[in-house]
Amino acid sequence: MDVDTKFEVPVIEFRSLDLERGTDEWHHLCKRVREACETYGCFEVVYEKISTELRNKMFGLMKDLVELPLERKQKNVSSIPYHGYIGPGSLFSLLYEGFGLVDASNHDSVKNFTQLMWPDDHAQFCDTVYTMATQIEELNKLIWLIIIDSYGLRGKWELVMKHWDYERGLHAHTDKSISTIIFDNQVSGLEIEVKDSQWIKLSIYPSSFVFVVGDTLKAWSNERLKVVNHRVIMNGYKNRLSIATFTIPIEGTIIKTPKELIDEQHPQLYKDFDCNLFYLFCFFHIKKIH
Ligand SMILES: O=C(O)CCC(=O)C(=O)O
Ligand SMILES: [Fe+2]
Repeated sequence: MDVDTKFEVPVIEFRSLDLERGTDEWHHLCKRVREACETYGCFEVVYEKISTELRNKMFGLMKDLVELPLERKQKNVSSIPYHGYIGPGSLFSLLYEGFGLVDASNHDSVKNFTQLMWPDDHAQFCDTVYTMATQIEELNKLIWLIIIDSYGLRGKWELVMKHWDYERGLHAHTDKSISTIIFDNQVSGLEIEVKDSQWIKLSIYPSSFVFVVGDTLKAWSNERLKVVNHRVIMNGYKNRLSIATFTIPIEGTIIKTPKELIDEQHPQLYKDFDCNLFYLFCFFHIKKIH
């Protein structure tokens, strides 16, 4: 499979002067984000508001997490498949190791996770993960608002971010979430599929994040927004650390395509569906891939 290096994922800078809702700059930004999501299903966001210091601190602490004894890491369990600790070889690849942290923008939930991993406490881990999660949540909500405004759907869609995970080293897939924001420690590996079997590797700027449209958002938009197949391919000796924050709505949320997105050229493609039932179905039907 080739990697087409000429193809480039849109890079969109979120400058503070563009972020005032209703201005010409805002509308221009809405247009670019919508085009990127409709064409590629993802884009790179340059967003200086989340500082490089915070990112570096976060990846330093992730190393502490990865280096914990296995018995400790295995304490991170979840009743939902693949939402707790995933050891190397237990999922898709020998290189993959993942930690699920549900509800990371809730301080108590991060504290519980921290105490499980470091019974003697690790306040710096807890505070840094919580700060990062709340800032990512803000960025994610901003992107949703931009998408909503880009379709003229002002005030139509409120979703509460509930869930974030971080994982590493993966087979080709689309995300089930509404959307995902990914960032890494500058060791590249994330690839997206641009045409059948043509993959390109993303090199993300140090202050960028990749916003990826998930299956739920694609369904909500009546397939106006695209999802992109992506994977992680590792070569070389450096460890890649990445954080993927998945957003899913609160329990009981029904995904319903707004009537404004349905017309003769775009007949309704999805029945209304309960998001959590959809996720449960997907997670209980993941096949182990080697
Ligand atoms: O590690 C990455 O860069 C991508 C992670 C990812 O795609 C996922 O966890 O769904
Ligand atoms: Fe993914």
